[in-house]
This record gives sequence, structure tokens and C-alpha cells, in this order.
Amino acid sequence: MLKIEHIGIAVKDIESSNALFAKLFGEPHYKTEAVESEGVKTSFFKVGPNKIELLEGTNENSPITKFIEKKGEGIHHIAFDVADINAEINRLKNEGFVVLNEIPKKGADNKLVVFLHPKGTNGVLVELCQEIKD
Ligand SMILES: CC[C@@H](C(=O)O)C(=O)SCCNC(=O)CCNC(=O)[C@H](O)C(C)(C)COP(=O)(O)OP(=O)(O)OC[C@H]1O[C@@H](n2cnc3c(N)ncnc32)[C@H](O)[C@@H]1OP(=O)(O)O
Ligand SMILES: [Co+2]
Repeated sequence: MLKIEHIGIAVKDIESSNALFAKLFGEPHYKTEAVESEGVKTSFFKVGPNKIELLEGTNENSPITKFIEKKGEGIHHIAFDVADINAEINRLKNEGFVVLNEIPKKGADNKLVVFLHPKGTNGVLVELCQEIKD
């Protein structure tokens, strides 16, 4: 893995959270994007070299809606940049991790993404990201 790509934070209301995190970071979010396949609206903040992704669920089956129902708002996942997502899937499967989607899917911010089940990673939902090159 190359570096932390972003930290995902589950929020109930992205509009009010955008205002809150803009106050915290001293900079507004730079981008919003809906990802319908995940049932989420997202917004992104830059903090130095790091990236924070806020996520609001848009339907009752969204992983974000279900997470907030069970655990409340807070850190939902940590995403790591990888150079070759298919090679990482194979490597991690061979190491015994549970890959939730073996075919990478289109995430936000021009990335292919894959998730590992949090039960196999000490309760942390891990996302792998590979930039989509045109
Ligand atoms: C915007 C796109 C993309 C990006 O480009 O960055 C994203 O970030 S999308 C983010 C949203 N999408 C996902 O989270 C997809 C991957 N997640 C899943 O497939 C599911 O959420 C899950 C992890 C498999 C859980 O689903 P499910 O089993 O249906 O839900 P439960 O509510 O029953 O939870 C089971 C179990 O897992 C615990 N859990 C759920 N989410 C998390 C989490 N984020 N971190 C840690 N633990 C989590 C949940 O608490 C349950 O535990 P127990 O109650 O102890 O069984
Ligand atoms: Co994410």
C-alpha cells in the first residue's frame, strides 16, 4: 500500500457537517459527489497532504445509514492508495482477509475501490483505492 488516501466520516447531515468541518479546518470543502451505487453523498476536505471524506447515507440500505443506526456518527473507514488494486486483492485474499467486492467498483473522486470486511481487520473497515487513469 502506498499511503492513506482518505479517512471516511459518517455524518447524518452533510450540509451542517460541511459547515462544522470548514470551521474546524479553516477551509471549506472542495468537492461534493453523489455515489448512487453506495447510497451516499460525499464531500471532500484537504488538510495539508491529507484528505477527509464526509459521507451521508441517501437511503435506508446505505452502509452509512446502517452504520449510524448501530454506532452513531464518526469514523467509518480508512482508505489506502494502491498501485495495482487487482494485485492487492489477490495478495490480501492469500493473507486471509475477507474482500467484500472482488471486482473493483467506481468510487468517488475518480477511483476504483474495494473494501475489506471489518471483522477481519480488528473492527476497522478498510478501503483500497486506485486512481482511474484516462
Ligand atoms: C463514496 C464511495 C467510496 C469512496 O470512493 O470513498 C466510499 O467510501 S463508500 C462507503 C460506503 N460503502 C461501504 O461501506 C461499502 C463496504 N461496506 C459494506 O459492505 C458493509 O457496510 C459491511 C461492512 C459488510 C457491513 O454490512 P452489513 O453486514 O450489511 O451491516 P451490519 O450493519 O449488519 O454490520 C455487520 C457488522 O459489521 C459492523 N460494521 C458495519 N460497518 C462497519 C464499519 N464501517 N466499521 C466497523 N464495523 C462496521 C457492524 O457494526 C456489525 O457488527 P456487529 O453488530 O458486531 O455484528
Ligand atoms: Co471512502
